[in-house]
Amino acid sequence: MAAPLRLGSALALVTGAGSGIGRAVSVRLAREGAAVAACDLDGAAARETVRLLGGPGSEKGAPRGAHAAFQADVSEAGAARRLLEQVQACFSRPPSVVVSCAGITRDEFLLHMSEDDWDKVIAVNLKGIFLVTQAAAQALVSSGCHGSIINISSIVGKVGNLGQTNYSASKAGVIGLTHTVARELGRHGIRCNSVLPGFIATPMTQKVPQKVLDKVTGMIPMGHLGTPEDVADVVAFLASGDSGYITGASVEVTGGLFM
Ligand SMILES: CCCCCCCCCCCCC[C@@H](O)CC(=O)SCCNC(=O)CCNC(=O)[C@H](O)C(C)(C)COP(=O)(O)OP(=O)(O)OC[C@H]1O[C@@H](n2cnc3c(N)ncnc32)[C@H](O)[C@@H]1OP(=O)(O)O
Ligand SMILES: NC(=O)c1ccc[n+]([C@@H]2O[C@H](COP(=O)([O-])OP(=O)(O)OC[C@H]3O[C@@H](n4cnc5c(N)ncnc54)[C@H](O)[C@@H]3O)[C@@H](O)[C@H]2O)c1
Repeated sequence: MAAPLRLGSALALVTGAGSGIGRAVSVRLAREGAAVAACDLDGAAARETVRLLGGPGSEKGAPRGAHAAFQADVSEAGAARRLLEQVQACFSRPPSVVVSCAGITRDEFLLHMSEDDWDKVIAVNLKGIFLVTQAAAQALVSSGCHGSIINISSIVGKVGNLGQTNYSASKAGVIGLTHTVARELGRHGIRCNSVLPGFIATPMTQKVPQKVLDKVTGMIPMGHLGTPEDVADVVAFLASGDSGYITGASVEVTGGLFM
């Protein structure tokens, strides 16, 4: 059954749009009528996502309502600022939906984790969301526009995980950031929520040792990994007016893992 066009007037900025959950989110929001600004560190992957949406992949000059691809490293302050400038120049308005999916892992046990493994994961997964959220919020507040910000955390931000001191800390930080943004921006009509996926079948989880995947899958009450579309369904709800009185929430999409 076709998804309802709940986002017909929305412009959605999706980071990490070149793969996995970000690509599925881009497809789903477009299917519900949104114009999508698909951003990724990998510009070619972002353009491939836009191609899948059926719109021109140019980074400039996309006509209003079409989709467009943007290349940016969200962990770099100037790049995040320029990203929002480029999106507004391309679409003549700030994005009313902002979905931060960009993320990385550098897994290692605490006793052996390098400072660089820590720094890089915190920079992308936490500072990147701070930078994009701040730039988007500044644009929305200065233009008096309402909005919905959705940050992709992880269930391990709630419960931790072996080998992920850096990653679980970054994802716990995303939850705290989301709570504060929700408190500060509610009066501006801007909502901010977190989504906490469990194990989702994407390139990120393909790097997990099979013995670990087998171990964890056996712990999932629904008995299988989730799909990127399972996450995109929840993101579309949080992006739409159907969640109009929800802000500061953390929505778990885990098949019941660690409920
Ligand atoms: C009792 C079971 C507890 C299960 C809790 C796990 C919950 C995980 C939920 C995650 C869902 C969300 C994830 C999402 O946000 C997306 C991602 O982050 S995907 C990446 C997730 N990463 C991991 O889970 C880490 C996986 N582990 C590794 O990559 C490696 O083990 C590494 C940390 C790099 C260390 O490698 P090394 O070669 O040094 O050691 P081994 O791989 O041989 O591991 C040694 C033993 O530890 C066991 N192990 C390792 N990681 C985990 C883990 N996450 N959960 C449970 N057990 C783990 C591994 O099986 C070995 O056990 P054994 O000696 O019995 O073979
Ligand atoms: N797959 C899972 O099981 C799972 C579970 C919980 C949370 N998450 C989170 O969901 C989000 C998406 O993960 P995924 O599984 O789709 O992974 P993925 O690796 O398939 O996609 C991540 C995307 O982010 C992009 N990216 C990485 N660093 C970037 C940067 N600095 N700037 C811009 N883009 C950057 C990558 O190029 C890639 O396209 C991540 O934040 C991840 O932590 C994933």
